[in-house]
Amino acid sequence: MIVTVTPNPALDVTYAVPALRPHTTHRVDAVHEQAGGKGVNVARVLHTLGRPTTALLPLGGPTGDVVRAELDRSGLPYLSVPLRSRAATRRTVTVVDEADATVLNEPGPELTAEDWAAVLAGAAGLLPAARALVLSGSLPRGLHPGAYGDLVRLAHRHGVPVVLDAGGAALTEALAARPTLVKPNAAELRDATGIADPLAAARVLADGGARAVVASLGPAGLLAVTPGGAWHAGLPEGRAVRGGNPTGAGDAAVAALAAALAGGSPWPQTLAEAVALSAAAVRAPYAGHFDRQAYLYDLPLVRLRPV
Ligand SMILES: O=P(O)(O)OC[C@@]1(O)O[C@H](CO)[C@@H](O)[C@@H]1O
Repeated sequence: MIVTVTPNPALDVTYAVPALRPHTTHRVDAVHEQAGGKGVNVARVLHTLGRPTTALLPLGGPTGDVVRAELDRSGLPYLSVPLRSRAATRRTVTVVDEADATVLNEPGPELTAEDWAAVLAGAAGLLPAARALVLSGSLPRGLHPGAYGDLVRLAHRHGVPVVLDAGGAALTEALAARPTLVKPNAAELRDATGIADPLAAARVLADGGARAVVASLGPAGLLAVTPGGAWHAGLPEGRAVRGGNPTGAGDAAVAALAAALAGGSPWPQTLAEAVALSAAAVRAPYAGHFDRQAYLYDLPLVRLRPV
């Protein structure tokens, strides 16, 4: 089983409009609501792939109830930790138009030390049956920036590899605990290191404590610095997806990386899976979903180049 932890989950709302124009009124063509937050999206992709998974997430208030109800309907295995304050789980809004997606993320409720202890206890209960642990998304207010480090150390005690997908202090503070793999995007990589060149920045994160760094570079693919070598992996120009809904593409890549860590796949195959799944997610209308046919079509097309 792969356990995902989403400390700051959300009710993900996706609006479709023909063209987003700031400072004007829009009539929304279609509204979609589902349980979200990065770790929930990762678990949803794994579940669709038929990989055993459990999403661990704190939930509170009326929005938390809506998230819980959607998870029940979708059949995604989860363990929710009720927030003692009953503060409401946040909403995250993605506006998709013909060109791209625009994301508005609420900060979410504050977690108390007791809430976080309950999340750690939930993780400790799941880890004995876990083959990988995924830690994804922003940390909620009230938590110390080293909170992910607590979970990394807990996973190490159970001999479980950890994938961390976060930015800012949540990423840099967790490095000391030596996560197995970190997956920053290009902006997070630059922010964490102050270095513009992604390869040089990834090497700095690896030197800083991450055993492997896989940076997602949008349509340009993935850049990996691992103990087994460093590669760029991407689709040929004709198959690289532009437009669509890129929200959740990184989560699909994390799902592939976690599945590979859990199964012990070699790096080249792992990176090909991550590129193809990530591109297939851009072709799906909502985060946490992917176009299965595109995934299977693209998988053998992924090009790997040592860097
Ligand atoms: O605020 P965070 O936790 O960094 O990101 C939250 C979020 O924008 O990321 C997902 C896409 O990756 C969305 O489903 C989700 O709501």
